[in-house]
Amino acid sequence: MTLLKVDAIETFIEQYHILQGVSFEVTEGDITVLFGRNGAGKTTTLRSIMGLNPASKGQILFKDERIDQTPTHLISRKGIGYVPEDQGVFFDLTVGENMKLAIRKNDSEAMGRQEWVLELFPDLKTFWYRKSGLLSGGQKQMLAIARAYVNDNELLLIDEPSKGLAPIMVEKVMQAIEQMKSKTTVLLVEQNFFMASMIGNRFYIMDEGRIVHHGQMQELKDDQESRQKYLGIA
Ligand SMILES: Nc1ncnc2c1ncn2[C@@H]1O[C@H](COP(=O)(O)OP(=O)(O)OP(=O)(O)O)[C@@H](O)[C@H]1O
Repeated sequence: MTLLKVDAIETFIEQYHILQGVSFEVTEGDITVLFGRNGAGKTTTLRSIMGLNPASKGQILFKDERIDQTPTHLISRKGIGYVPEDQGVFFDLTVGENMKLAIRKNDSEAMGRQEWVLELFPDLKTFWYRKSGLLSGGQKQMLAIARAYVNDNELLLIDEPSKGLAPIMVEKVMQAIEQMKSKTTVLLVEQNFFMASMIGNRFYIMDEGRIVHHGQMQELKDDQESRQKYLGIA
């Protein structure tokens, strides 16, 4: 089932025409990966879905319902969690306080989800009372993902979780996202092709505000020419 359908969206930031007709679909239960060089428009696409940089043309449908005219807080309440590139973590608060603030509905289900995600990221349990600003980059990333996960979100938009992390941390974060697949659908923006291709089902490649290539992840793994052409990697 198609959970999210982005249909020919165009987004301007000030006078700049950033997204120039972006279309793609996210299937329920999948990890869909959005690749592309720096400045291709990946972050803007996630921000348009969340209504932070609203699209001025085209449509965005979540579970067959239009959300492109909906304010951000209502989009998030419909069940879309967003983990921005800058992580959205409050550095002056402890890990525990950050988690508490993130929870929309403090019920047993949320507690169950919190328990599950703390098993997945035991570092967060260890540093529960520590100020988040003191965590390592990878731990901050884990906290950001955990904050989005504790709510009953059907879709998580995760922006470049590997950015600035040591390889071992990248692997940990990717493995955690893969484990989340059994519980939620993920739209992942990632530059680390090797890692993302291990966990992704489908891919879309963006360039200059457009989707220029898409398919099953296995096809891209087998297609060195496309990887070279669109991503500049062998
Ligand atoms: N506030 C802004 N004002 C003007 N231009 C912007 C603004 N934010 C983004 N852009 C431009 O929009 C384009 C797309 O940026 P975006 O952040 O969506 O790319 P990206 O694919 O996520 O890149 P990266 O991988 O570097 O994060 C870039 O050319 C960028 O310079």
